[in-house]
Amino acid sequence: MKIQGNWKTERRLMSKTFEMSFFPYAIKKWNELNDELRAFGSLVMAAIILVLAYFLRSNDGEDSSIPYATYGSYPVIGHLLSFLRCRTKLLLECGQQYGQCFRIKVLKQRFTMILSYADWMTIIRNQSLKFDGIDFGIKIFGISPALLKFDADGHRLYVQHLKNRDGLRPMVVEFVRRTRKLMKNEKVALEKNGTVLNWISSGLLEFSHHMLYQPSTLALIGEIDPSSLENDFRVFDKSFHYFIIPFPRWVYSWFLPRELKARSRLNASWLKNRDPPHASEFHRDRLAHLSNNSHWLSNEDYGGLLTGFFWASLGNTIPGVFWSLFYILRDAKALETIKEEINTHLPDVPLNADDNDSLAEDWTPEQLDLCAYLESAINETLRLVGAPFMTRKCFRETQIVLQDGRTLNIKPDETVAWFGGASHFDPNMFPEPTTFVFDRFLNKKAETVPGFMPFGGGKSICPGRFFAKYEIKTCVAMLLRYMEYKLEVIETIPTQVLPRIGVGIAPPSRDIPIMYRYKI
Ligand code: HEM
Repeated sequence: MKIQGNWKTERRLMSKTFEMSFFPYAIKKWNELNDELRAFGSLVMAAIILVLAYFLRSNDGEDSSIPYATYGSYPVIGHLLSFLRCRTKLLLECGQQYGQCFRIKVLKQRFTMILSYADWMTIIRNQSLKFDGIDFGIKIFGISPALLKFDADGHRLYVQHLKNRDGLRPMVVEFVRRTRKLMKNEKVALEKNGTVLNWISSGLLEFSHHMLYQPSTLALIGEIDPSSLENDFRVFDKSFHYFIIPFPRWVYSWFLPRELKARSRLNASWLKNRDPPHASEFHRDRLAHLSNNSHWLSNEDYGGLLTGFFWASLGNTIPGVFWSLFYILRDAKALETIKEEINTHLPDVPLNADDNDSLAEDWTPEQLDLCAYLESAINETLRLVGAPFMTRKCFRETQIVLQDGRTLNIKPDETVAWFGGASHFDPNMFPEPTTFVFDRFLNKKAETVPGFMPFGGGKSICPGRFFAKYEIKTCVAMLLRYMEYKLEVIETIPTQVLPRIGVGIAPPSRDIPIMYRYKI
């Protein structure tokens, strides 16, 4: 007995030692592999999971008046692969097979999908279904559930500064000033070294990043050093879409260690400079609000909240600038009309070295508002590329009568979701839905156009939507006003980064070469 006991203990110890040394070793080795080997390894693992999964059948769809979509679904992982591969294709194909309401599953997370805009309006008006943003916050930015309490006050500040015209005005003016300053400095430097007439080669997406990243960050957050965060922003942003998938934690540590480190560095950076000079009033109030709550708010939550806002302010707007430029520049009629409008309404303040930047309030929100064709073209672009996947969580048993007469029974904790792409491409709402019609939204209040929801809707609608549109307008107008450019003839529209569709505006899967130089 004694001997056997010792042997058992020894075996337990050996196995424990093996676990303790093997797993950290394996993870370390995994992280040292290059991207190709890691991709191959991931594929092998995915294949093993699928083979295992084949033997485990799921019972989805039983006892439900709303069908479970078997299209694109695999046992155990549900629609994970199809969801990552191309959300638009999956949801629109399911819509054709199962109607405007069906169920899908991504790993353990179940969604009751609503494709009808009218049904979604009923959902977002129902008090039993609420936006559960904190779920995303925990996963994506590493914040804790305690922040639920904080959220309500945060919304008050959104309304005061980002939705209210008087609150918004100084931020827009500052953004225009910062953008102009960036361009002026660049032009002056080129003049100094005698290369101002040379063409600068870039990609249109890279150019959009360049025009927006620094001016937007400085205008909103104040004088931090945006370039010190730029690489981490890019790394985190590139894989952002994986963070909204309900993967278990270890998946992120194994497969996205670089992104996790970038996120940690971003989170930590806000703690070093808690009161940046020249921050927008919105950001100052937000920081004050955070400090007032510092007795219970951890450093991780503080950092996570600020990274969340930082990403939200740039992650969709940079692709928004790209796609707006892309669609406007390749449409001769749109381009001509918008150029004329810009020349009429936006004063031509030259980019000269001797300008006094602090006096410049050259393009005001009121002047930008007069550019109605540009506004319409941007809305039309957002219709084509903005397809948010919005969710509401059910808090008490609810019944919804759908437009097609079916009754949807929703249980507590169930998640109902809507996909913007479904109505943005509905020909009954937007005739010729795949065509860029630059004046489609002319003199229409975008917020009231049925089915148009690139910024989400209801209480959780994007609070930065007005600022974002002023930013996009400014970038397009600055290029047309102050630069010459050469763009290759773009016959085919680049696809969007497919797994990113649904997060807001997915960037293109490849950049488009552009050459530009400053007008003299
Ligand atoms: C074209 C650019 C943008 C697009 C397409 C966009 C889209 C969205 C969407 C779809 C949501 C989620 C809405 C929902 O689930 O109902 C959202 C949330 C949010 N956006 Fe934007 N956004 C953009 C620009 C901005 C900018 C410039 C800012 C900041 C100035 C911003 C700040 C936020 C914040 C803070 C949230 C979270 C709101 C909450 O806590 O409920 N966004 N955005």
